[in-house]
Amino acid sequence: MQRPVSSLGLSPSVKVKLVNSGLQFTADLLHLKPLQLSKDTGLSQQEALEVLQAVKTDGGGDEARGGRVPASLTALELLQQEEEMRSIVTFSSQLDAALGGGIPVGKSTEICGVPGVGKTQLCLQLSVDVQVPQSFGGVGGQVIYIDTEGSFLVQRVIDMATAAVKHCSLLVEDDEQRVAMTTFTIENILSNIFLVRCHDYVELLAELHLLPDFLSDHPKSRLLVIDSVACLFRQFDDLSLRTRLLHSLTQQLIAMATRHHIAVVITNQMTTRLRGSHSQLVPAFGESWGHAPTIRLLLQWAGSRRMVAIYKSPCQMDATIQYQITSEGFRDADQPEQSQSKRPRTHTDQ
Ligand SMILES: Nc1ncnc2c1ncn2[C@@H]1O[C@H](COP(=O)(O)OP(=O)(O)OP(=O)(O)O)[C@@H](O)[C@H]1O
Repeated sequence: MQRPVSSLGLSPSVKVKLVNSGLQFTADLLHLKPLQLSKDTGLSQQEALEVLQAVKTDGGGDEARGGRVPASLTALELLQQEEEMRSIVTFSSQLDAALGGGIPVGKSTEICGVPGVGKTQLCLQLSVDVQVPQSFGGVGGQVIYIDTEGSFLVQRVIDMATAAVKHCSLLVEDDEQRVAMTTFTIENILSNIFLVRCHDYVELLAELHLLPDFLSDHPKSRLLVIDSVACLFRQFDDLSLRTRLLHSLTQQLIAMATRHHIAVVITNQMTTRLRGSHSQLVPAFGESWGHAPTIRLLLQWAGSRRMVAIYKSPCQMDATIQYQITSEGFRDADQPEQSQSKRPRTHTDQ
């Protein structure tokens, strides 16, 4: 069992430094040497020694050696973990195909793009998509939605949920799906989205600090959205502090994605990079931040068409797909609205 470092008998300032460095659990500290811990966290060597001593006394070391926290995985456990880590199938078959099945659970995905291109729309859509019942090929999960810009629109979620419920109801073929539809309702979709409003990065870090406990209490959580990370970190004058905070944030998110089997989806803005006399629009926060997410999507305009470019993915690189935002949500560009289509695409059509 993992114990949060917050439960150790340490001073609050030491705990904050540990958490801000992405070290949230005693298991994260087990294999660290005092010097390394001091370097990674900014703690003095004496404080680092005290931390490691506290972990040992707490039983963390015994857990690792005694087998309560496995130091390694068997191949069978790995297979089981991979089976649990399914993808969130979206209502855009082309995006799913390009991503090898959808937005992966257990990994982080960054959605970049200029204002108004559709980043929030895609996040809202994913918040509905992740709830599609398993009998329809979905994940049937809950959502934690961190809204930093006040752009979460409940009416828009209702529109998307209405379309999703209608879509699934037209596909019902057996009793399992019939039963699933009794709980796949607009009301339940809304009550499965836990919305948090964060106004600055301190609130965000505090929220992320509390999140592991929330995720343990809500084991059906499969999606964490942060829309957007850009506005919280843009105003920093101290770029080195910003880099450190962003580094710590990415470490926490990656750890959370794998430990709690959730898809982490973050939105980011674009910024102008000057190269000689040329300027180029690139995702904000530089290249080291860009290495962190497993998948990086760039939503962009090509004239009046909306395109999503896959910047980074384990499956396919440099793919570009055209999409549209309709009254029903985020869709393939050539997909007719439900009211006009004869047979909706099933969530198992891959
Ligand atoms: N009901 C709807 N029907 C059709 N299109 C819609 C609907 N609601 C929103 N849109 C489209 O979505 C766009 C806004 O997208 P969104 O808010 O996701 O942008 P964003 O990339 O998150 O922008 P920002 O960075 O400013 O937050 C609108 O310009 C509009 O074109």
